[in-house]
Amino acid sequence: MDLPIKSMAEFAGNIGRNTCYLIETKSLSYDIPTGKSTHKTILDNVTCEARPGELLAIVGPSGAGKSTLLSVLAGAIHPKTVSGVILVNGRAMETSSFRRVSGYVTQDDALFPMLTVEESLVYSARLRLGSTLREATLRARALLVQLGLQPVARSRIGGPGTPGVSGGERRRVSIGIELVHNPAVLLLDEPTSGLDSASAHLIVTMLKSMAASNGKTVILTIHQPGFRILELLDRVALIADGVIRHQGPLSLLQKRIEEAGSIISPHINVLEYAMDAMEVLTIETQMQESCRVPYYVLSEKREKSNYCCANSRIKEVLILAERFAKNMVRTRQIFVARMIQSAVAGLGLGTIFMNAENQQAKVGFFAFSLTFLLSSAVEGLPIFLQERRILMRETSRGAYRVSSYVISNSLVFLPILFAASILYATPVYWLIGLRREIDNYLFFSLVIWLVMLMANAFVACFGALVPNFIMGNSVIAGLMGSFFLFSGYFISKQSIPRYWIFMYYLSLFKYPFEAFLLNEFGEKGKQQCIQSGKGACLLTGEMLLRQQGMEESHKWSNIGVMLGFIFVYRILSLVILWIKCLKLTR
Ligand SMILES: Nc1ncnc2c1ncn2[C@@H]1O[C@H](COP(=O)(O)OP(=O)(O)OP(=O)(O)O)[C@@H](O)[C@H]1O
Repeated sequence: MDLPIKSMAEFAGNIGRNTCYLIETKSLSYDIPTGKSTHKTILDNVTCEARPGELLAIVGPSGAGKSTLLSVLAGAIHPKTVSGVILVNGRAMETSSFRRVSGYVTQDDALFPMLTVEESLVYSARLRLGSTLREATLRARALLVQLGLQPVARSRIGGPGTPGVSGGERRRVSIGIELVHNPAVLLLDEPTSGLDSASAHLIVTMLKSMAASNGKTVILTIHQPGFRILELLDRVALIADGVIRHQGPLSLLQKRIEEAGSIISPHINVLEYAMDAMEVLTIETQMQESCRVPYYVLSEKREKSNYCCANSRIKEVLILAERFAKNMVRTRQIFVARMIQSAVAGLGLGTIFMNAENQQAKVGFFAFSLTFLLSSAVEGLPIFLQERRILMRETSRGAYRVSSYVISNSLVFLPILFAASILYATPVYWLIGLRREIDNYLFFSLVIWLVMLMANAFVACFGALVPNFIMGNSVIAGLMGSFFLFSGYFISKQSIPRYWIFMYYLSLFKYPFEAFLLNEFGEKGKQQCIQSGKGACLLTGEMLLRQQGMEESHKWSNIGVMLGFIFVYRILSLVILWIKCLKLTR
């Protein structure tokens, strides 16, 4: 998409000013399978509407279907699985176009804990609007004012185990992120959950004023609104067991209850009463009033000029890389621990294997090094999963972001893992007394770096695939374990059964192990005596390489294979994320 930045910014601004959206659902039903021939009905014949300039609250008891209805409206549930229609300004909703003009704030806040409130909004503006840093900062500052977040602009978001802003402030940041492109429709799942009544009131007041002054269509789900919040709602859709029991203004609800002969005591609010006495409300699907707002229908051209590709590829990669690097560097537990771990392991192993008399110990050291380096990569899994969660949220508008993300992620790890590899390789190499030639030391360091990159790409690939941390951890640990087993170190290639030999070639352990041995015992090292006895050399470097079946191998070909693995795993992670993203955007 080659729209100039200015047009994109104008576009984002125009949505709110010129466009109104009436959203209607007609006989919407949604079932989920519970067995081979059984299913559960979550939404049953839901007919309702949300109007521009108004605040519609979907209210109902827990498990009523509020969040499901909202995610259907947001296009987060595959339309093919839902029956009935959703109309946007009288036309069948086209999910991907609708996503571009709407913001969907889910119940859980998907934010980077290490970024500040202002940074979170600035990055969102840079990525979504393709604006310059200055423009994005201005947009973020305007949002900070609108959301009442100025006092905490420079505070970190925080999260489990990390100090940060309060729950209400975090909710407002999530709303701000979805407001950055000034969407005409805003869908919010429980924006007030877990908040005290003052914070909840503040958020709903803000939403009300956005709807009233900018003509936005605001739909939110809410559990049990208090009296003060009720006053702010223009319309409510009362839902129970997936069925709409009432929709329209609250005054109408009160009238219906009273007409049914019930008396609402003054200390109970009308919604609470209605939720307790749902049976007095006969199910109705007719609209109470006809719509009078003149609706502006999006032209096709305008719909297509979206912010999927607001930035050029290079700019997007750079913004994402900057955000990722900031996040990594500030995630001290992972970043600093990784550096310290590398340096301490390098020094520790160096002193343990120092000047080992039996040269065979060097072979053991190579194997242990690889075990340590490959298995420690799993530490990066939480950060990959966190990134993936936010990426999926951000990418619900197109797969363009996925490839930029994979590139930026790979770029950020290059220098970080380079530093870690030097911290590990330097002390260990010289303390142990491996080959004294500088080119051998450089080759050893290169292998360490590639091992780290390879393990990292492997974790990124499975981090993209698995549903959660527990699964990721066990899959990665299991596969790494099998790589050690099939490396050729514990069981020689000749002893591996034919039907398992593919694992030997897939093992991430095999190639660096071979590279280490060839670097140490190949070329000039062939005559090194590895094991001696009775005054004679029992095992030379050359003999060892022959034993391992490596006499024909070249150390640089292993480097090539390792680069190939890094590339393949990165491409696989790209494809997996792409498929996941396409599932969301279809
Ligand atoms: N993927 C799913 N698998 C099984 N049941 C589901 C699934 N999604 C939703 N449900 C069920 O559908 C019903 C409605 O869920 P939903 O989350 O929409 O309710 P809710 O009104 O938002 O509840 P709450 O206020 O507690 O968040 C619940 O009974 C829930 O258990």
